[in-house]
Amino acid sequence: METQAYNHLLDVIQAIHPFDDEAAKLALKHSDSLTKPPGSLGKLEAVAAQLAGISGKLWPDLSRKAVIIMAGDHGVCEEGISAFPQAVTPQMVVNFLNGGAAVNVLARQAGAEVVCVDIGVIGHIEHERLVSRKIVRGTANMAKQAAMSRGDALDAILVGIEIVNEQINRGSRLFATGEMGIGNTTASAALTTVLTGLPPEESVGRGTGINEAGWMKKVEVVKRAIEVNGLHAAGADPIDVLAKVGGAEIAGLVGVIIGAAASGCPVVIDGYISSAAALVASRITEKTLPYMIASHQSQEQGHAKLLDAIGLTPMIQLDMRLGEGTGAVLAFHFIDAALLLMQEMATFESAGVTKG
Ligand SMILES: Cc1cc2ncn([C@H]3O[C@H](COP(=O)(O)O)[C@@H](O)[C@H]3O)c2cc1C
Ligand SMILES: O=C(O)c1cccnc1
Repeated sequence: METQAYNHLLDVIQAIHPFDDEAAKLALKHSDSLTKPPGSLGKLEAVAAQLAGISGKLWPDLSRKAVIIMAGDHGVCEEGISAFPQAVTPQMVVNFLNGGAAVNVLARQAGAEVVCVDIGVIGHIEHERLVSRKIVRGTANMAKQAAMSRGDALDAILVGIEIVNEQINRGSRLFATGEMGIGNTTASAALTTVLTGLPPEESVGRGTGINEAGWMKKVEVVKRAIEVNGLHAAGADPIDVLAKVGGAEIAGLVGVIIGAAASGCPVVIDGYISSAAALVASRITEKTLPYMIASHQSQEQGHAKLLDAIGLTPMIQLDMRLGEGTGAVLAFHFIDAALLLMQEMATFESAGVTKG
């Protein structure tokens, strides 16, 4: 079964097209012909070129968008590493489904679909809009044992691929990663430390708002999880690391990223947890990297260095530290703006403006 799942993943990876450098160059050339000093639209020009390189078109139609929120619980919560109780995970899932969370407000404003997936919540959630693809009933406590089996991690990745494909079949072409899972900044810090070598003192942040003593305990828990799971060796297998110190929702997002790339769709990465998923995806295959757009730099300690290690530059900085996909959905506006500028601006020639 595990081999079958892995082979399926390899097939999906095989389908990822390389970035179209020619199309990106053409987009930059077009951008330089528009009535502005070259490069003056900064990251908007860079993202427009990236979107051209992804799609092979000067300005792809990305009007249909979706944020995919993966939800899962974390056994490591029993170590007391979050400011909030684990029960908040299913409660927030219901809030997403009823349209009351921050990400719902922002998605409505951005004209994006919200897809909420139970991929690893402990309890049963009954709701007509919930996408139920439970792989685990919460992870095990990574400070004592592996959070998941390798098979579960692979299955969760495949769920992410399936979900993104379903949304592509319904017409979405631009994706945002979102997540909900009390305790998941601890898992994200552990993934960051193991896969980038950043010390826990730098990868562990305050998450939902723990105090200094809570932070020190969280650092110790991450160190213990790495020790218990024997994850010191450099060049570790990213799927193995994901299984041992990750989470089902993080694995699901790894699948969303790989699946979007395989279908030629850009995927906007949210905050610290989503970036940990992006790190794992990029370590599974570098081919995913050109499809990723980093939305914002979270306040979570370690996020800037994590993005840097992946090789991503965030578009915006709003001092947010929420997750859910909120920063990524906000970045949709800037992506829309970049595409509109490419399409609607006059050229020096058409407007009769003298070039420098
Ligand atoms: C009400 C509420 C809504 C949230 N929405 C996202 N998160 C965020 O906080 C959690 C990670 O922080 P930690 O690792 O400290 O538990 C994740 O669920 C993340 O999405 C929330 C947290 C809370 C409390
Ligand atoms: O950056 C994030 O995504 C984040 C930070 C703190 C808490 N929850 C999410």
